[in-house]
Amino acid sequence: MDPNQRLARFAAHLHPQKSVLGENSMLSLQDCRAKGGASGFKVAILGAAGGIGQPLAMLMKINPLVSVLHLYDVVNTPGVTADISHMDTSAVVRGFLGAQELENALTGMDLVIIPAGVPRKPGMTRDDLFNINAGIVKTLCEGIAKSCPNAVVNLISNPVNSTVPIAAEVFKKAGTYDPKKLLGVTMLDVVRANTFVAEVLGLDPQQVSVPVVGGHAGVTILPLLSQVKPSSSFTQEEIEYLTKRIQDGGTEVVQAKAGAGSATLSMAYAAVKFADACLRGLRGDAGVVECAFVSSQVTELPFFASKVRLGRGGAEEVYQLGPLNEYERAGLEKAKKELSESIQKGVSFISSK
Ligand SMILES: NC(=O)C1=CN([C@@H]2O[C@H](COP(=O)(O)OP(=O)(O)OC[C@H]3O[C@@H](n4cnc5c(N)ncnc54)[C@H](O)[C@@H]3O)[C@@H](O)[C@H]2O)C=CC1
Ligand SMILES: O=C([O-])CC(=O)C(=O)O
Repeated sequence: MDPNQRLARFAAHLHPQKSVLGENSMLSLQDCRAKGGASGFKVAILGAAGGIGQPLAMLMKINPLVSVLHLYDVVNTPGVTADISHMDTSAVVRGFLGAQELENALTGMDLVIIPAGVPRKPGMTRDDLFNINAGIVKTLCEGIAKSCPNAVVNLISNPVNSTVPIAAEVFKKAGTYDPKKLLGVTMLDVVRANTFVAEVLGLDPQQVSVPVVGGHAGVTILPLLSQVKPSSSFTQEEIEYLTKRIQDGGTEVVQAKAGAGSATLSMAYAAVKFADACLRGLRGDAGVVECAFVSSQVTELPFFASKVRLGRGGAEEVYQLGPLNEYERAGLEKAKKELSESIQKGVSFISSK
């Protein structure tokens, strides 16, 4: 479909009131001169109408590095798109609804952010989401392999420890796998760690930086408190309190929401912080470093979260963990055991098909 046809179709989403006003009473979007995409990056959000997707879309619309923002979901994208497109920031917003529009949503994208899938309810683990979310991630990644195989992918859907291996296997099967361009989003663990550590130290969280490594579930979330910046010391009681609070941060929100889902607002904030870092890397900025769950040789496991340097090619460098204390070494062993099983579960989901 040529861009004008696509804009015309999109105008129908944006202006459902057109028929009420009469066909000739409104300048259609098709006639407007703004086309978007002159400079800046093209970003798609898959699962854009969800609890994370909506605030994430809103925050990406404000990001000056974004010139085109595609919002895809299986429900409600016309409304979300109409709403967000009225914000007076430069990114051009387009909505796509349902599987038949996935290809158009993805074509030409530089960055694809995936918060599609079901969230936890109290009493569930992230792994309990596997049966539903594995299939959703598989389908969406097949679409990416077909329509934008060179895009950087930020995968949010849980269980991240398994969905990232699933995505890698899908891309391998399609012959498009670039390990540097597939990043599991663990930024919320870092955001929480910065917040909770700042509370304990009495500092501004914006001045605190805590590396969080391993994965994104329970004991696989391993904050390295010995490497906190600014350099700080903690009592054993503080270390145990902080480690547990960071590991259980997601569950704290799930319980507080009492059946209405999991973290959405702090996650949208974290996702935008991470996506912005990816875009600055793609632009060629030097020294962009964040934690992410990526293909890795830092441990014997094929995937692991640690600090990565983001560049034009995605995660261009994966950093070693640095010196760990005894408490962190013990935590690492526990994390690796659970991670190994979750990674294998993801790989088997595709290889058994
Ligand atoms: N990585 C992380 O740190 C975090 C991950 N999550 C995960 O993010 C996911 C989404 O969470 P919420 O936004 O709260 O859920 P939600 O249920 O509010 O939204 C999910 C959206 O995905 C859409 N969706 C379902 N199947 C789809 C498909 N095949 N294609 C496109 N869209 C589809 C739904 O229609 C819905 O709009 C969950 O799996 C959750 O566990 C949540 C918080 C933090
Ligand atoms: O806990 C959940 O299910 C959602 C999530 O991943 C988080 O908030 O860290």
